[in-house]
Amino acid sequence: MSINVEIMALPGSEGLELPRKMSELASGFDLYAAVTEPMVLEPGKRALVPTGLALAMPAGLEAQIRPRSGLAYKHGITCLNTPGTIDADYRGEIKVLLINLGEEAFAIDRGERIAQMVFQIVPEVNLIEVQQLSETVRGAGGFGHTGTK
Ligand SMILES: O=c1ccn([C@H]2C[C@H](O)[C@@H](COP(=O)(O)OP(=O)(O)OP(=O)(O)O)O2)c(=O)[nH]1
Ligand SMILES: [Mg+2]
Repeated sequence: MSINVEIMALPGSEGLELPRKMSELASGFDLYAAVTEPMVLEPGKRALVPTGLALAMPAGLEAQIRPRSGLAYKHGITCLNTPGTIDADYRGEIKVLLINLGEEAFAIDRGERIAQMVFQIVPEVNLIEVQQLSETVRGAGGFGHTGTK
């Protein structure tokens, strides 16, 4: 399936590439930091990192902002609100909320790949209020009720 999504490079993104997939069948488009100066993230601190991009996607689509496993594994850098939700009607700049869960300060340089954006189909759902729910074998069992751990 192929869907067109409009993307706009905002002032401040000059010289940066548009997001792209790093391999043919990659799920995510890598996002680049549009910081003007290197942004230093001390251990335990969080920061909203600009991408210099805005989208217009059709109804029924969302974009998820997800961490990059390499940054997470090597440096403890992840998205605090993962997966971040970009609504189809949002026209503002896409920002990435990073947190440093590592032990060392991490410098985010301009043009660095900080996260990835995955598009998902969101069905239109109508919530129907009822007084009783249909029965299932699981019932209200959850939170590990099928095992001891
Ligand atoms: O990682 C993110 C998450 C969100 N957004 C933008 C796009 C999204 O459509 C909007 C609102 O996000 P969300 O619904 O997660 O935040 P909220 O706290 O519920 O804010 P709002 O009241 O504006 O919906 O913020 C980003 O740029 N990056
Ligand atoms: Mg919201």
